[in-house]
Amino acid sequence: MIELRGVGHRYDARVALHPLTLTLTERRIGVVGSNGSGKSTFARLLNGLLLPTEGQVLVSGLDTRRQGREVRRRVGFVFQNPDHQIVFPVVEEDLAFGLKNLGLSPAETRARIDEVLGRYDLGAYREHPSHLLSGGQKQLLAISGVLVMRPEYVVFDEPTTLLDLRNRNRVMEVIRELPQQVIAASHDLELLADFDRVLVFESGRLLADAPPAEALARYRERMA
Ligand SMILES: Nc1ncnc2c1ncn2[C@@H]1O[C@H](COP(=O)(O)OP(=O)(O)OP(=O)(O)O)[C@@H](O)[C@H]1O
Repeated sequence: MIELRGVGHRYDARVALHPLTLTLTERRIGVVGSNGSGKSTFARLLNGLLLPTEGQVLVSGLDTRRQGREVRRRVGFVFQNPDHQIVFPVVEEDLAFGLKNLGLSPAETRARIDEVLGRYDLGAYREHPSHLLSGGQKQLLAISGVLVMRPEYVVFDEPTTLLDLRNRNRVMEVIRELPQQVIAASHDLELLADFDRVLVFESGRLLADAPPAEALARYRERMA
């Protein structure tokens, strides 16, 4: 469970998120809103990438401000652009990088890497240069790099925006199948249509917090 207690965020004088209190328990939670409404700010607060300028974010009871490292271990974060996430020149090295800090045996490291490569059809690309993968494969590699860490929660910031239709459908399916609690900020309303709960932001305030049919209808109405 992720809890926000009076959480607000400002960048210098600009308020990006007005204080809000929320408890996130549903398995798949979508976050939608116009450009600049505060979605990315909200997403980044959930794993301590950003610290709130007001209030407290608690992840399984851990405070992102005081227990940042433990929080980041539990909350995986998938960026919109996989090029910002993939740091090593070879696929396997990229996946092994985060695992090094977990103190796993070489056999366990290998098993985890094999598992994600198999699951996302990247097995033939183990020794492939990461930057030569297609956009869709890069997104799957970025997601794999998060999942090998076995996080309890996965936060996505615009996971489908840069993808063609086939890859977008694939990523939608990947998200649908994840056993973890997922929080996804997106402009892709279809992605969020079968989520359990959708938060609609407008100018840094929560405009709606409801099941997708109701929340997305409210959003469409505001955007009309
Ligand atoms: N690093 C920053 N420094 C200053 N202002 C920022 C910074 N990041 C975001 N902002 C401002 O905070 C507000 C919320 O931005 P945020 O990126 O959270 O919105 P968003 O809903 O994710 O937008 P988009 O859909 O365009 O990605 C905007 O007014 C934005 O200009």
